[in-house]
Amino acid sequence: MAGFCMTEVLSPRTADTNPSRNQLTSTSTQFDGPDQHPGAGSNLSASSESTGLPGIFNLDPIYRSLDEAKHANNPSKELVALRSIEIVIQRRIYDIENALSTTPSSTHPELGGGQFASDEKDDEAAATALPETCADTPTAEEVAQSQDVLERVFGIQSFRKDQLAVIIAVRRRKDVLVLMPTGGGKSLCYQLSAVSEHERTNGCGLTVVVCPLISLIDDQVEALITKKINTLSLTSETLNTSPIKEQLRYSRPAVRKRGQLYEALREMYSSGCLSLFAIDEAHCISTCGHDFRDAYLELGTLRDEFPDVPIMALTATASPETITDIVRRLKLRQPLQIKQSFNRQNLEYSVKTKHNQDELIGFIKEGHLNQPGIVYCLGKKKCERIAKKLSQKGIKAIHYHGCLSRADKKSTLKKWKGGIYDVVVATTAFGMGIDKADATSRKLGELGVTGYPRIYDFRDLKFIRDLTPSKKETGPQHSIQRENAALAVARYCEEKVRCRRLMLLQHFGEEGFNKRECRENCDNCAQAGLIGMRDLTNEAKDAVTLVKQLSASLHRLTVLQCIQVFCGANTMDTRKIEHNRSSLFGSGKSLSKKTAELLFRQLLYHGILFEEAVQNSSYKHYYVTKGPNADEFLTGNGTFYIAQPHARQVDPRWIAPVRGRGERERGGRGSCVGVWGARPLRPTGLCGAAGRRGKVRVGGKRIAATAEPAHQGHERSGRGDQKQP
Ligand SMILES: Nc1ncnc2c1ncn2[C@@H]1O[C@H](COP(=O)(O)OP(=O)(O)OP(=O)(O)O)[C@@H](O)[C@H]1O
Repeated sequence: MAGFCMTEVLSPRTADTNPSRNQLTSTSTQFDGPDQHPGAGSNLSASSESTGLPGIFNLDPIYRSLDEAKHANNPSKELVALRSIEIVIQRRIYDIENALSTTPSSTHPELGGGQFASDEKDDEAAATALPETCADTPTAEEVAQSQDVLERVFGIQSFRKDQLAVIIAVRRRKDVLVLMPTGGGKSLCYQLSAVSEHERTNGCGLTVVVCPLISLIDDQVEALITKKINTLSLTSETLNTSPIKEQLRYSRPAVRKRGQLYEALREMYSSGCLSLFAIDEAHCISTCGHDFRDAYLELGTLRDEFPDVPIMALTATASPETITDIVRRLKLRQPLQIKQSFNRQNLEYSVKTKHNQDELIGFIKEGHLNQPGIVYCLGKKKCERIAKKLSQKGIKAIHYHGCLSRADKKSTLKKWKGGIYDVVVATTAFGMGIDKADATSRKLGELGVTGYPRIYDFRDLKFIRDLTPSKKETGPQHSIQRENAALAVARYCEEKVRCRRLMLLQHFGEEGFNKRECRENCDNCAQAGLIGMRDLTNEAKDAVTLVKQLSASLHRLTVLQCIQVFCGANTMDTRKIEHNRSSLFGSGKSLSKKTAELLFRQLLYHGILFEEAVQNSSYKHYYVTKGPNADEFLTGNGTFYIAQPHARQVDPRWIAPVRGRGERERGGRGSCVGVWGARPLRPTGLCGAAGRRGKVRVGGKRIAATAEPAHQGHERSGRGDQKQP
């Protein structure tokens, strides 16, 4: 396999003319001599034979070219030479690593991905979906031409990481899957490819870009027109415009007159003028419950209709499963995968529990007044309500959601970008591809909002669960997926111990992150000394037994009703159905209501309890039953801890002792549940009882610590990253 990946540019120091340093082992060279220096159209391609037996790769001619460029004071030529050296070295490193590897791997170390899992139903598609993780080494001519377009058309001096690799792959008509963070420069990859291909085909090549949002399309079209790039937003009205002269046409995935569009594209295809399909926000094809999913699913036909046209799929948020889905559904053929880290050093991750709306107002007024930000809400009405409330409190806020007219969306975006409004209160319809450098807040995948913290209320789980399912995902498999995804969000929000950065990276399949690198840039790492682990094993067992008993007696109870029985509440409900006669009635009364609720939620997250959805005529009700881990938990000798901020928050050296069973709790302040100071607190630092035993065990086996994300409801790992208070 050929190898090529762009990383950082080598420093000029590397360009030593000492021949002994210039010889890299390689299988062969096609660099033919001193006259063929980069920039003169020479072929720098290294051989793609992978014999594992190194030959000599002579870099002398490239270094000579570099020297010439330096003497001639020609920075462009110098850059081309440096890039060529970089590419050759990267390529060679990859070849050597591959040769040394005992098990053949198609995964480039930088790309971090693996073989795509095949789907039983679609083995054939999966087979064609095996990734090619490194493109062929580009020729100097390819590098120089791309560099020329970058400077001449886009006014940018140098490529960012991986951009050139993507562009070269498209030039060679390969499919590409680009995972780059928001603002990483994805759009430039297809925009520059579009211009290059248009020029190379003497003005006939067209790139079709699929974007989910009109506002995003308008934004990009406007920006491209100022760069004098001929661009059109493809609507039903513009479909008939012929002949097509643009370099780029933007389209939404759902085109009303799809037949007509395909007719126009087919004509171009037969005359060889269709250069590229770029599918932006490609994760929409996979994400459960996504508004655009159905429309994106239709894009699978592009490959059938236009088999020779390369497809570039781009996204900033995709877990390994989503990547598999994208490749399979778009029918990508051995795509070059570019996968950059999801770790955003410059972002802070935090989740705050929502108590009332005023907290949001306080948050903005205290630290973020007159700063641009986005507040995400789950519903359209809620956006309107909160924007109004913020405005009444003197914050320049405006709402944005899918029901606004195109003109309103455009004007809202413009006003926010122009600083007329500071805060946009929006559904997830807003934010994809928004290019605003100073924005305080950005949505991060499915799991959070940064800049502004994610503000969480457990009741939100109901909304997340109930998000309208896509027509194509109503089967039982999807409801399990949906439930798992909803619980993952809830678990993430309620987690008090694990590093949020680590959790997000793991969600996106990125292993090997050391949480020390978070540098306290998430609320959990920052508050590390303030959290105690509390042994609630006995209470947890009582709660699970209670649920088992109640569900066996054919009474369908919600979690809240169970908590009432557990806490011994004397309510109409408990009296009416005589739950107050249960032997476990009130077995959790030593706990405060908040702690009892937290306990039940954690039992749900760990698959020890389960909520079954029952659809009535208009509502979905959730009834609690025992979960898949319940029996093992009840019969085993494992312990169950929950993480709570301990009472002496002011002094992180103190750790609250774990309370014994039956000891009455004496209330709490804010999110600090329970005062644990009944016994003298000891300045034990990390040696508290919780510190010694701070793991959750089921059946004597260590499973995830409290609030640690479960794996399909069956967590069983003693991960090293677990916080030890
Ligand atoms: N090589 C580069 N050098 C300097 N600036 C660049 C480069 N590539 C892109 N940019 C700029 O970075 C900003 C973000 O780029 P772009 O919109 O392409 O990112 P993106 O990955 O598509 O973001 P999003 O995920 O939000 O759609 C833009 O202002 C763009 O002009």
